Amino acid sequence: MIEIKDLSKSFEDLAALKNVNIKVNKGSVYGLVGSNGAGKTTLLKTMVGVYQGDQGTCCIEGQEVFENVEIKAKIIFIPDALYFFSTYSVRDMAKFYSNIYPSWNQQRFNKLKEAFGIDINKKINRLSKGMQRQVAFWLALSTMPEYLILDEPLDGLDPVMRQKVKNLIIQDVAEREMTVLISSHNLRELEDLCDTIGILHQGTLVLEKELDDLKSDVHKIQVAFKEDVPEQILQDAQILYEEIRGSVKLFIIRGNKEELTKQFNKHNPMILDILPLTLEEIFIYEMGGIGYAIENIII
Ligand SMILES: Nc1ncnc2c1ncn2[C@@H]1O[C@H](COP(=O)(O)OP(=O)(O)OP(=O)(O)O)[C@@H](O)[C@H]1O
Repeated sequence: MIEIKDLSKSFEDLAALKNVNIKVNKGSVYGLVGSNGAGKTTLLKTMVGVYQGDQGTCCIEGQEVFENVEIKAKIIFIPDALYFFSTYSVRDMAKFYSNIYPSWNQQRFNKLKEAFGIDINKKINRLSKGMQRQVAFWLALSTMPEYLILDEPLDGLDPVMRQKVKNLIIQDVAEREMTVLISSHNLRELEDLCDTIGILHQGTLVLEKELDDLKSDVHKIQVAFKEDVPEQILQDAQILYEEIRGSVKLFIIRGNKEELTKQFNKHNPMILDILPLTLEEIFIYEMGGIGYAIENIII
């Protein structure tokens, strides 16, 4: 389990993280979103022990990560800007990884060769950006990490490869309870992978929820009545957003679906559609509800 408690980190007079608390359970996939400069990379780098926090704790399996060789051997971090030794081929890099990660699995590496289809004798720095990212995943997954920490992981991969990599991650989570934390601007991508989502805003974690709770909690309702919408519904419901579209009213409402359906049906609507929201829509309305500017958070 990853457990971050009251973590703060500043760069000179800039507070990049302010009292952040996050818990990622074993075998779960946590998605971290936030606008540019929100502190995501700083959080990830502190989590994997590249940075030391100024205050608070950052523990994996109950032990501080910073300068902890034993814990670091269980973690793989794929940063947004990849780094490989300039003269190394894929084969050389695999040898390097096998020397530093006790859990390196050569059989897995050989098997994944089919998935990635890259010549292992090629110098990594001569490969395209997307191919280099494939190599990063290939090496990472061959170490059989217990904790996989990813910063903008799928950027630069083509759609087929994106899906392949997602499937490989899901497979490792399902088969051996790998714990994953992903920072991304792409909520559509996170929706397929994550069970919990956290939003970081100006160094503070402003929202954290399980995806299932988020999805079962908020609904898009299109409704039309002969006359105006009955006042009683408006008083009782927790409305995050409303809009008039001709004779149809659109509401984004928080609440239990069956309960809401019952409430609306009591007043004999001419039209009543209760539609699911995408994760992107949920966050727009949730964040709107608590007063944060959302425009930069989601692409
Ligand atoms: N090494 C550093 N030295 C000084 N300031 C830094 C350093 N790293 C990050 N910062 C500052 O800390 C803040 C958080 O940066 P960080 O890279 O963590 O944000 P982010 O959420 O990952 O942003 P993005 O989505 O743009 O990648 C920013 O204001 C950034 O300028």
